[in-house]
Amino acid sequence: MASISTITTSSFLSLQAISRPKSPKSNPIPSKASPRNPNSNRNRKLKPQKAKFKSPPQTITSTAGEATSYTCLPPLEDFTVPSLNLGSRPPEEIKLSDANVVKQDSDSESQRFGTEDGMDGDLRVDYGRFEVNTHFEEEEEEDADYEYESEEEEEEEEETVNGKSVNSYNSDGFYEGEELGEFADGENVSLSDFEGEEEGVKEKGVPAVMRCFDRAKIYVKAGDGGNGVVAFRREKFVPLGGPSGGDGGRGGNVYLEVDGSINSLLPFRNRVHYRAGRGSHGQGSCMGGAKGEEIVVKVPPGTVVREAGNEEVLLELLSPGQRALVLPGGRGGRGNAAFKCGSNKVPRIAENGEEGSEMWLELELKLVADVGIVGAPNAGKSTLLSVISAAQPAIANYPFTTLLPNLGVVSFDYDSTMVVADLPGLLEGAHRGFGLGHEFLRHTERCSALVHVVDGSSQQPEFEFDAVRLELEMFSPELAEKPYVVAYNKMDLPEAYENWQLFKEKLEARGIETFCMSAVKREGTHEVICAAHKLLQESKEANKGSEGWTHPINLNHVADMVQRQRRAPINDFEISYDNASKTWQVVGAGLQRFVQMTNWRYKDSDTRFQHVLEACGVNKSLLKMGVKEGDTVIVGEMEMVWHDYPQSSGLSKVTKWPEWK
Ligand SMILES: Nc1nc2c(ncn2[C@@H]2O[C@H](COP(=O)(O)OP(=O)(O)OP(=O)(O)O)[C@@H](O)[C@H]2O)c(=O)[nH]1
Ligand SMILES: [Mg+2]
Repeated sequence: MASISTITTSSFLSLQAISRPKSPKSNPIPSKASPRNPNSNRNRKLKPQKAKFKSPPQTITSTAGEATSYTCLPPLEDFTVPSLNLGSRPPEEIKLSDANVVKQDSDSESQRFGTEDGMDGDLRVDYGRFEVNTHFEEEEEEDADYEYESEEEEEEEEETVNGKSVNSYNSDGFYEGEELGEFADGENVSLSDFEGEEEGVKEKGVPAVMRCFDRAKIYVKAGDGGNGVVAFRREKFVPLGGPSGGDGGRGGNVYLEVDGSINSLLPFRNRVHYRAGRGSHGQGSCMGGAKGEEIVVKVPPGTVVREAGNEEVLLELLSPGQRALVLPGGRGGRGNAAFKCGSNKVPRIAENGEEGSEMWLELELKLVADVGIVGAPNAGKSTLLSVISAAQPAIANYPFTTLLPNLGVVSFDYDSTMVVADLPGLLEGAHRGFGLGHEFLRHTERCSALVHVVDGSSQQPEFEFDAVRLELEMFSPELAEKPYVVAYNKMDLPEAYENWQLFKEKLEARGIETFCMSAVKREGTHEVICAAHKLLQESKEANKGSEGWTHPINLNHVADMVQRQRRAPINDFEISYDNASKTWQVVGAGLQRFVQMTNWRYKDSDTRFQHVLEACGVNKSLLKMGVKEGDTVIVGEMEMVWHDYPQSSGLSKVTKWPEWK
């Protein structure tokens, strides 16, 4: 027997045919055998959720003062908002109109508020579907003050909310399989429910069904390559036809594509796993396998993509039509025809198809809006959006009518448009989980300006204003620094009208410019939106110099990165030794891929494997580090035993193998 030092070329690893799970360390690219994601739980089932999402009930009060609840659109004549207590002014009734045009009579024009500079309140934009009719009913003045705030009405509203079953998902978007009792108990939607809670304690938070729409976690897997095959040409009059095993087909790629018609990540609750198809196996007569089916995951514009558990942003998908290759499909294994060479004319070897990479991706939706409307619940944010754009958000007199942000496009006469987002209301303590608004503040991060709507009819408008500003600051100081316009709303109500001067003076003393408006009457909204537009223009001007393509132009860079990791050089490996188990562990992405693609069923695979280990220096390194007869060596998934063989064993006979790729 030759000593270890003299047997370099003849020492080899004898295969034990024991397949081991891949060590997580040795697998920089997630692969099939990598440890299961701790968050996945096969026992959990995604249940169909159809018909469980109902839009919040529209509670509309008739002019007679009686509350009526509708779960669908009421008859046209019933579609009125409550009469408003106008003090000395007559109440107005707002009716649904077929026409998409604003009609304002001269009376309402004369009652315009807060137009010190004499600007015309009519924006001449598409104002949605409300038509203002003024009529005088002096005797109704007393009743006019928000009938829907009466106890009866509140009960009515609660009833319509109660009994609503909501699918529950954990923070990873998995279905919990139970119906939440939160709505039924009235614990999550009502402002008053948070009042009694202790400071600093996040009691129950927001139902997951509302919380997760703009965040999703999905699993994507590229298709595995098809296997190559060993075949030989058998044909009459063609003696020694030679190898004819075809290559396997490439696995399907995984793409992310921006679809302009999607506006939330809700679809990812129904489906979490996206797997591209695997390539077909090769066939005889040198026939290659078909490519695997590609998968295109559609995401809404403004989706930010990260790898799960990693803060680094992989992709920002903004405009519809953008398509990013995220995971390339695995390479098809080569058939034996590819291994034919002068020194091996009858190769009995074929490769397995390369496993497709897999990844857990975290998607986050950040709306692409120019201006964000923020404010306390029930301040009139949605009403403002409905007035300035053609959007038709739900409007009702209870907090958190808006559960998800709404977008509207405001188009000005001079062919200029801006996208405005109406966000759910913000409460004091929102950063501790109260209410909904905080969940959605990230959408304002992309806005260039904010419109802060203050409910003028609230008891302390200034306090409300400060509380919301504080929440903005708590969320992000950068957000709080964005230019904003303060819109003091509900000027048609006497209490708001009375408080306006004081509010204005206080804010102006702090150097904050304020506007007043009555969104419901479309008065003063023009000034507000013009001011916001001006801020937007200014911010665009300011950013002109620094403007650039902030997100990567090459949207396939994620796939390139995955490919780079996967195609790591085979001679790039590390060897570690565990004294207790006398085991050598050879770790390297390239080696691992090689082991995975080696098809051990074929005779020549073993020879080639030994050859590659020799060629890439694994054997040499092991010997250098003192491997001994009988030691266990683990390479990738394979567990082998080291044997010292005499030089004459014949293993060194060199067969030429095609280049590893
Ligand atoms: N009187 C009066 N009522 C208004 C005005 N603007 C809005 N409202 C009413 O205030 C209530 C709340 O309006 P929304 O637009 O739903 O308020 P919001 O800020 O979007 O509320 P959330 O989405 O729940 O945060 C509705 O009943 C509106 O009709 C206004 O200018 N005057
Ligand atoms: Mg709203």
